[in-house]
Amino acid sequence: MTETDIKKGLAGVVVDVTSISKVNPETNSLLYRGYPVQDLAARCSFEEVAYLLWHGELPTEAELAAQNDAERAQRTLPDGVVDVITSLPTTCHPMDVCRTAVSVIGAHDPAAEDPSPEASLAKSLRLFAQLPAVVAFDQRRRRGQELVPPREDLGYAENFLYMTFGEVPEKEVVRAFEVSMVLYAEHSFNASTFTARVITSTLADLHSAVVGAIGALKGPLHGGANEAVMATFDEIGSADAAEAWLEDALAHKKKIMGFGHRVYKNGDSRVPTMKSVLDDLVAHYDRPDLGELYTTLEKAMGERKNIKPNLDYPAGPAYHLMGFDTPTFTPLFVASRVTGWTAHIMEQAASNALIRPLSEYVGPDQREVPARA
Ligand SMILES: CC(=O)SCCNC(=O)CCNC(=O)[C@H](O)C(C)(C)COP(=O)(O)OP(=O)(O)OC[C@H]1O[C@@H](n2cnc3c(N)ncnc32)[C@H](O)[C@@H]1OP(=O)(O)O
Ligand SMILES: O=C([O-])CC(=O)C(=O)O
Repeated sequence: MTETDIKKGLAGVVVDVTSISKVNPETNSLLYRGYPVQDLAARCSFEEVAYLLWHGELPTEAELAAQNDAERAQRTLPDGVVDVITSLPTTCHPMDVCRTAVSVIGAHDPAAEDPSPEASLAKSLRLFAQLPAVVAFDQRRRRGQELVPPREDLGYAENFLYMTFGEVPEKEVVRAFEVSMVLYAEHSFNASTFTARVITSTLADLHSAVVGAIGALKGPLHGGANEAVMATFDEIGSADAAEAWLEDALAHKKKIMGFGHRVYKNGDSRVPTMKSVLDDLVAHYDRPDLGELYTTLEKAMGERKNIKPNLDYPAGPAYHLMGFDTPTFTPLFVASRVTGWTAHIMEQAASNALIRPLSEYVGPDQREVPARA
């Protein structure tokens, strides 16, 4: 093996099989368990998609009702989790709160150390049920607002928005949010999912794997890009400043957040669906200025670098229009992706091999430790 044989960043390396999702850059498609993601986004609730990712099939009415009952009954955060979140400084990033909250939820979980498939599924559902309360409560406390307890009469998306804003917004907004949750749910061996699988491969517990995945998602080259897109929009200000801003950023060798992808080189399969949701929100909130800035930067980036947007590009401004604070955007990604992560954790556990690659040593040759005085 020489250094030239090494695939830096594991680019192009196939490390295992999965039956959870298929990312196909040639056909620009993404399938969850065989179903095109844009069809799932159009026809299914996020709860149905979660069931599909975990079980491999869409639920029957009775199966969905049973999952919904269990999810709705577990939405309230244990007091110990609320206390820990409350004790964290509001200067820390909301992703730190998410990471810490999952760790504390794990510490409170009676089945934390039970690796059986039944217990893993139950823990996955509990995290799915409780992460919205974590994300919503954290945004509220930073605004000096009280915690809003969950409502069992509302679906996942409605309840998430209700706990965040204290009221259920209009149907279009709920639907836009739900579509974003479906699109963010799963994407094969991305960095955070791979992290979760590495941790699971040591036979560590499910919560440890999710905590690690949250850490990997935080970075701006991965999930952190959705909030970085909004920071970029704020910095640019308006469409007429976009081209000059881009020239300057590229001249300074900056990465433009929300553009490019390790696997898709010809456009992200999820972008058309999320862009259409963003268009609806732009119309709903009467913010054509944001739509123009989006289009102008996308066009300029295409002309200058021929690099296309990824899902984070439309998702960032969409979450902004819905009323979320920018640092809350990546935690929203966590609340969705926990479904894909836990599906992968269960798949890895069911067919495990310790993940431990090799490295080519390029340090000093063997040498003697000098005598110490
Ligand atoms: C949901 C998600 O996680 S999607 C990804 C979200 N991340 C982002 O949006 C961050 C911005 N994008 C990027 O940094 C990259 O496109 C990545 C990390 C996503 C993919 O990176 P890689 O597959 O390693 O591509 P790589 O970095 O090799 O890029 C190839 C070339 O395109 C350039 N390029 C890629 N993306 C960008 C970008 N966003 N801005 C400017 N240039 C870019 C690189 O500089 C490189 O140019 P070079 O050959 O002249 O050095
Ligand atoms: O697949 C990737 O590398 C990143 C991504 O789009 C995702 O995780 O949704």
